[in-house]
Amino acid sequence: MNSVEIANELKELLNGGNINVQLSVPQLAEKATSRGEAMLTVDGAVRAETGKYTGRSPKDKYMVEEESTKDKIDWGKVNQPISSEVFDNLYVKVVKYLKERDELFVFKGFAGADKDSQLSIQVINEYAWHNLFAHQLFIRPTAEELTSHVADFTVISAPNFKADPAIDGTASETFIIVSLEKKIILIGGTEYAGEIKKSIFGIMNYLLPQQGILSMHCSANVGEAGDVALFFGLSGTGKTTLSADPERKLIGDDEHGWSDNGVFNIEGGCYAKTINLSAEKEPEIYNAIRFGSVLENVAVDPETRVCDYDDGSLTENTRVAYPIQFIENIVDPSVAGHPKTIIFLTADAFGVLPPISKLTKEQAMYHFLSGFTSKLAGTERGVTEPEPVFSTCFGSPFLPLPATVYAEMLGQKIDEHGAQVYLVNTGWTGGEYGTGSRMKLSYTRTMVRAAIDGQLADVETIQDSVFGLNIPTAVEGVPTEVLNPRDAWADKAAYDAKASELAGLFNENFKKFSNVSEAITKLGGPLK
Ligand SMILES: Nc1ncnc2c1ncn2[C@@H]1O[C@H](COP(=O)(O)OP(=O)(O)O)[C@@H](O)[C@H]1O
Ligand SMILES: C=C(OP(=O)(O)O)C(=O)O
Ligand SMILES: [Mn+2]
Repeated sequence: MNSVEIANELKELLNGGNINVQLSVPQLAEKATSRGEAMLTVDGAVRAETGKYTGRSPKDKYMVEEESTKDKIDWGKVNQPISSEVFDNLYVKVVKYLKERDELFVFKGFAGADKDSQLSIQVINEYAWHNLFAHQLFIRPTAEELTSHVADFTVISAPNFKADPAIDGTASETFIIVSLEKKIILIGGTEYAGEIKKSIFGIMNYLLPQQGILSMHCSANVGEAGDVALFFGLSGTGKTTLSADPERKLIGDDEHGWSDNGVFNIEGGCYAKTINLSAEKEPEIYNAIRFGSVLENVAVDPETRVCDYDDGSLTENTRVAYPIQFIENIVDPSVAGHPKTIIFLTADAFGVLPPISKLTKEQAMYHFLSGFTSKLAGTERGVTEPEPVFSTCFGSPFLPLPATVYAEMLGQKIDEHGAQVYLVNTGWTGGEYGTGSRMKLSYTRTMVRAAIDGQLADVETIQDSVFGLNIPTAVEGVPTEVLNPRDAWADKAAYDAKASELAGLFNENFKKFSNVSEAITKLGGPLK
């Protein structure tokens, strides 16, 4: 099928009698509950379960191999190629399937808060609750913007349509297929709402760098003085949690662009984890759970409709989605200046990386390319306990272009704006996962605030002997034995063995970056 035929099919679908366009939040909440997709909780949130798929399914994600884009894509395990024929065939089937539904839901809006690079999008959903999710997570148009809205990219989500791998050419019943040329993202077989938002992120990660704008998997906030901080990190490392800070205005919790104007949020909402959520530890997020919020796989009492955030029986990856305006202290619209502080978050389940260290320029580039963390249970299918992972730019599942494209842009921007980079381990301390414990959130918050406030600018540091990281010898409010990970372990020999094991993994992983400068390779990584 050519683009015109694809567009005509889409037009026909959107002109169908079963289409609900731009329903309001109460209308969508009503639809979601009356259609039996979800229930209302005592706090007024819409709460849904997603069945078998409670996290992203990276193995079922594909990019269509197309003439106009194929030379730019970094093909491999993340960007798995699939043919136009497979896409066209599934597209026709999904559209037919959707035409046959009683009702469909369409959200029109935007990705990217900076008007200069904003993308017009629409999301077509089989489920009302998914449409509510899209409404809250993307940027909502004003009434005026809506009248002239023409979508550039379209997400089509048909969770109950299942592919037949033998006939349809997919690996399983589930598929997330991106056609950059036809500007369509086709999602089937999964109800996990996160696929919807991350698929648009993938598009922005393709489009923005080609306009000279760095796209980033990070959260961002800004202080009274206009000092912007970025928090890069893979899932579960603390982007959402640490960026919600009553003393700083939130710019966004997950996806940003950095242009010559400064940083901007790509989204219009947040998608926070709710496992073990408490009002004491994370009041901003806790208070964002209210009418209009969407809860995913959170345990709830069927009668009282009280939620139990400590219950991970459906998944560890329980979530709440809400518009950013549900957070008390925000910048609206979500745009700000250039970052002064950049924090790389890692959740090290080996328990050997320091809770905070100051990175040199070479170390910053090395760690950005390495993108080390431990994948925590839940966000991706099949991960049940922490496993070490190297994910370039702290976001490789979402990056269509080669990692070096993003890394070089970040390097230039750090130089240009003189940003200081820190590595913060929000993972384990005093031992590895199983024997040690997770770093106390209150300590991490104190260390992060110290970094952002400039308290660590001239602080005395000592260099750790394995990774060469410069660790502050004192941070006010944090016990000194916590700062140096070796001190936090009772068994020093065990620490040394674990640290050198992790250093080995870093070295092994970095071999693939044969084309980065010698300075980064030599000065950025472990000392041996
Ligand atoms: N020291 C810590 N720093 C940050 N988060 C922590 C810490 N200890 C526990 N957590 C928990 O880890 C999770 C971090 O998740 P989140 O902020 O949603 O990550 P991301 O947005 O990067 O995916 C939250 O559930 C938070 O409560
Ligand atoms: C929603 C996700 O991102 P994060 O965990 O970074 O919030 C995800 O990876 O599915
Ligand atoms: Mn998050």
